[in-house]
Amino acid sequence: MPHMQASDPVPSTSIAQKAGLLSTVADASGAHRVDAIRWIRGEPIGKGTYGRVYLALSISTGKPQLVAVKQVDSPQVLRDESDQRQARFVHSVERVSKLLVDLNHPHIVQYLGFQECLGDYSRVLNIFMEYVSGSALGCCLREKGKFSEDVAKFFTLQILGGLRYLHSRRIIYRNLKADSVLLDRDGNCKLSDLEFSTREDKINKLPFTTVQRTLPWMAPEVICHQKEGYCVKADIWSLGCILLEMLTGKRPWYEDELIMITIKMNQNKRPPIPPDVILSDLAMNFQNLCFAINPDERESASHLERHAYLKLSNGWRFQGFNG
Ligand SMILES: Nc1ncnc2c1ncn2[C@@H]1O[C@H](COP(=O)(O)OP(=O)(O)OP(=O)(O)O)[C@@H](O)[C@H]1O
Repeated sequence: MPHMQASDPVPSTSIAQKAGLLSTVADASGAHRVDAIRWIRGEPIGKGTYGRVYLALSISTGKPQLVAVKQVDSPQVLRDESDQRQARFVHSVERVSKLLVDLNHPHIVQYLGFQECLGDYSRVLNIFMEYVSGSALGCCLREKGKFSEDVAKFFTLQILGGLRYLHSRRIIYRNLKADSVLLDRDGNCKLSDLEFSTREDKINKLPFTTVQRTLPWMAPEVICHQKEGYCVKADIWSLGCILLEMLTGKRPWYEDELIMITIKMNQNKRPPIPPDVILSDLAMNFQNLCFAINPDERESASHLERHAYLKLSNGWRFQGFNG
């Protein structure tokens, strides 16, 4: 068992309640009551743009449960750009916290609750999630290079399952990139990092830091029309990018800096296929459906899931990245 220590600082119920950030539990009468989450912090397991992720033991219910906790500083005074960046993230979480805990799908990381805690000098937002015991798909690609075609198809099918679920609720993920897909040891994919997802009818501007991080995977309409004019089909472009990355071992727009990517997108170009990679006709057809410049001509997740290209070889089972 990894090292654990009591969680600090103290949960600030009033703040969290005000922000709607405590987990709500339905009691026998069906009424929703607010519950403080009791937990013990373990070792760090990752670091993102906005916070650190720790392994933790949730002791709120009878049986202790291993969970992941993303801890994000929530600045009270906006002194510099970094404070503003953090504040925008916390605001975004407040906007979608209810939507995230309501999601329930095998290929989406389960959000378990939110808690804002008051320390002596700071406030910290804790985001409790299902723990996924593996690493990010982006990490595996950087370590191992490209995947075998069956592995790429297997992961694509799972990501599409998660997207179909989100899209059926008119939720746009917006932040889909290889680093946002977590893999467990059996090759199960879970979409994580959903704090910037949004309902189609409530699109707001994405923070610059997130756009910078995700830009190579982003659909042209998201970059060109920051506030409106895009829909769930934006995620299908990102999925096409991840598939291309798995088949080639190179990130989308692998030759270009961010500014050049933006210019090329404005010229209606799509991520190039490296010259040493030859894709089958079926693979090309699948890519064309993901990279249609007009989102109305881009295929939906449910149609793509049934595309002939994604049919796995007979009897194939996941046995590692090159199997
Ligand atoms: N639920 C989880 N279970 C296990 N590990 C996780 C979980 N969530 C995140 N991690 C680990 O923590 C790392 C950081 O996650 P985080 O969501 O903060 O940032 P990110 O996805 O790398 O990108 P960004 O910088 O865009 O936020 C991940 O790469 C992953 O290794």
